[in-house]
Amino acid sequence: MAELAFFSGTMDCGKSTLALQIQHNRSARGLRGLIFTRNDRAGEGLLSSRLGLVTEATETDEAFDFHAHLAARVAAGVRVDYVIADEAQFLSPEQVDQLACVVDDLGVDVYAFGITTDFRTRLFPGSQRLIELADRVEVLQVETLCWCGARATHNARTEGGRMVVEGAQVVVGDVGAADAEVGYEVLCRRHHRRRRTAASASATANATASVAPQPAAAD
Ligand SMILES: Nc1ncnc2c1ncn2[C@@H]1O[C@H](COP(=O)(O)OP(=O)(O)O)[C@@H](O)[C@H]1O
Ligand SMILES: Cc1cn([C@H]2C[C@H](O)[C@@H](COP(=O)(O)O)O2)c(=O)[nH]c1=O
Repeated sequence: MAELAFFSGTMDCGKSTLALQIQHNRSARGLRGLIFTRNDRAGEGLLSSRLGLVTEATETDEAFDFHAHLAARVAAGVRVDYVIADEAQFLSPEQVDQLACVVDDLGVDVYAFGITTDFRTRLFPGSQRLIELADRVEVLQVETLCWCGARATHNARTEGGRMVVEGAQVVVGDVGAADAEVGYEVLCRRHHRRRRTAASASATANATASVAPQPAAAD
């Protein structure tokens, strides 16, 4: 039976890599898939992984109808065994419902990949709908780590290096770009709540070290 699976995790946990691996393994066995994405950092119409792999994909927008698109393909005699939808957090709830119809009405497997929560720790509407509808929700096994060493569970946004908790929900960007106008950093919940990024923790540690009493000189 076809299924709707949602693979989720923080930014940088390997979701796009897994999407590319699923695509590779299935196509290697002669299965036919369609790949969709939205707002990939590498550019329009691309699905990219930080490991360096990239593939072409159909760029979707708010008006895109997954069910109509797939139904037209199938009616035209195109074989479609599976669908990959990356950056699925950017889909609307209606588009996630369309993906569920693709599974149930057309018998096509749908594998969706995305982050669950935004920089304010709020669910993206598309991710919320995927959690509500998916046959299975898989949290990726590769742990991303907070600067403190704990498992990272949340995504922080930085502007000019400082963590922010207000702004537009969607701003394309990357981790490891702390000095960028807009960057992201994965944190554990404790440090997300305290707004402690790696840079702010390091600044505090340096300031503390500079005022600490110096050890007495040895005789
Ligand atoms: N230079 C590297 N060497 C080994 N693994 C890397 C390297 N760069 C990135 N990765 C791996 O790639 C993961 C990010 O994969 P990616 O598919 O781009 O993530 P996501 O789509 O979840 O944001 C990292 O968590 C890390 O495991
Ligand atoms: C937390 C958060 C992220 N985004 C954007 C930033 C990236 O372009 C993508 C996530 O991509 P990844 O492959 O999972 O690293 O989402 C956003 O727009 N808003 C947010 O709050």
